[in-house]
Parts: sequence; structure tokens; C-alpha cells
Amino acid sequence: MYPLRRNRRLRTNEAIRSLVRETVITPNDFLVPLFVVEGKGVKDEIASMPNYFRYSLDLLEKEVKELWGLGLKAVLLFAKVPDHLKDNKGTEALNPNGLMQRAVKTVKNACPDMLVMTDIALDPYSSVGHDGIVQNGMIINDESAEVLAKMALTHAQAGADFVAPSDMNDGRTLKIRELLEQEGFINTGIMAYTAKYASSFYGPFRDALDSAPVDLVDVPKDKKTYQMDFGNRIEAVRETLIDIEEGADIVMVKPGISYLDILRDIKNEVDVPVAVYQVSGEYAMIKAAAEKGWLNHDQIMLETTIAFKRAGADIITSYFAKDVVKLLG
Ligand SMILES: NCC(=O)CCC(=O)O
Ligand SMILES: [Mg+2]
Repeated sequence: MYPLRRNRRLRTNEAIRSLVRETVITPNDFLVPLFVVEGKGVKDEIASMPNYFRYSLDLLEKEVKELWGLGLKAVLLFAKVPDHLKDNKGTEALNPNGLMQRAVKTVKNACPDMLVMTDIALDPYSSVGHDGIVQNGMIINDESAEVLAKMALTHAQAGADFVAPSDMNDGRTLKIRELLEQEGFINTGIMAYTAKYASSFYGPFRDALDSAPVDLVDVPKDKKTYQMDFGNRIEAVRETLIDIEEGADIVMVKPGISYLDILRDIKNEVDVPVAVYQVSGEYAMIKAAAEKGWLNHDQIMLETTIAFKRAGADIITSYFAKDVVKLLG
């Protein structure tokens, strides 16, 4: 009999398609990145990230309540640090009363059940724009890991539920885990960026936080000595397994859409939840193409979101989180 199978029967109409759909998105899938700044009443649109904002703490409060109302229950905080507080050692990162530490408390006060994750890396605090301390033209690994652990402790003390090291220095997950245990923060989790690639997709984010490497002699121009080479695949699994051994509760692949193979590899290899980060450049590309009328914004947004989950993401970190949830209704 011709044809042997009529697979199109399962695609006849939306009712049957939705009945057999393998991957669906809910608000529970998302982790929402949020940028915070000093000041009052500040809601600053980020030039290269249309419709995405930096909030002062008073407006952050409003924003997290809105997210909670939409069913979004987890946020990832990034602080934009004023230039005069930046140095090569990331001193301000350890300030118990710093912007990040106050932001954690603000979210917890506004929305006690909101899960709060914090970014752990020195770049927003670094006068040279690197994720660790620079010495003789190099990012010095072990000293950087020490500072990052201390930074993580101040976030835990402020009330963060999870800390998220995004720096890619070796051993930082273990340093953080050891210090948290030692100080009694046994329930503070670690979401480690285990496979973070040296990517040009981070451009708009560096505008958002003014955190790009500076152009100076003796300062590396890029992050290729610590973030991963985008030609590599097996290395991502190796990095991830090490971070899990060191104590990561959740692991992350970053960027997202160009790294779905890595996401699937890692999902197949590990027994902890896997997160993905649809980064600023991915967001900017979709916004720009939609603005020009070249792509359908909402459809592309949904398609990329589903692609992450289909590829194995348990957690999707995305600037589109709110828009997707609103669209799904
Ligand atoms: N640690 C955060 C980043 O490095 C960048 C994220 C983005 O480009 O959205
Ligand atoms: Mg590593």
C-alpha cells in the first residue's frame, strides 16, 4: 500500500498538533536576567537591547512583583557598577552593602518566594573589564577564584538562593562551595556557567553593564584565555563534569542558539539540571530583524525558546522570558 505511513495525519490541524507536541513552554522554564543600577526612579533602556532596561532598586521592586504575577519565579541579577568604584581587584564586589547585595535584599523583601540568583564574575567591577584579576597581561587564576568565592559569600549573606559563577576560571566552583560550606551556607546553591564560550554574542550585554575589556597595553583584548574556544565540543563536557565534581548543582551552556549541539551533549552526559543562556546578542539580532520587518518577532522568539527546551535545557535564561509568558497568555 502506498504510502506506507501518512505522518501528515498528526499535523492536520492545531488540535492534533498540540495533542502530540513533544515540547511545550511554561513560566516554570525561565530564569529572568535583570540589570540593576544606582539611583531612584531609573528605568534606562539599553541601546543595543530594545525594550530591555536597567532598574534602580525602587523600580526593581516593581518589576519583580510584575514578574511574579506572570508566574516567573526566578531571577538572575547583574549590577552596573559606577566607574569610580572599579579597580583591578574587584574590591567593590565584596562590599556587603554594594549594589548587588542590596539588590538581593530588595528582591527578597518585595517577593520573598522569588528565587534569586546572582552573577559571580569581576568584569562589572573590574577597571580593565575582565572576569578576574589581571597581572602582567594575564588573568591570574587562583587569586581570581579566591576573590570570586568571597564575592559569592557576600551574596549568600545578603540572601541569594543561588550564586552563578560566570567567569570560567579553573577551580572557582570548588572554592565557592568550600567557603559556603565553611560559613554555614549549606543550602546556597551554585549554578555554574560550565561551558561558556568566548563569543561575540555578548556585545550588547557589555554595553548594558559597561563591562567590556579596556584597550590598554598589558590588558588582554578578549577573554579567550579563560572562556572556551567555539571550535570545541568535547571540552564542554569535560568542563561540565569537573564543575559538577566541584559542587555545581546546576550547569549552564552559553550562548544558546549557536550552541544547541553542546546543550544536547551535556544533557546526555550529566545528571544535574542544565541551563542555557540566550544571550544579549541573540536578543539584539531578533529585535533588529523584527524592527526591519524581516522576521516575525513573536514567532522567532517562540521558535528559539522551544529549540532550547527541545535540545535539553531544563532552565532557559532569556531576555524574552516576560514576552514569551505574556504571549502564551
Ligand atoms: N555573564 C553574563 C555575560 O557574560 C553575557 C550575557 C549576555 O550577553 O547576555
Ligand atoms: Mg571550568
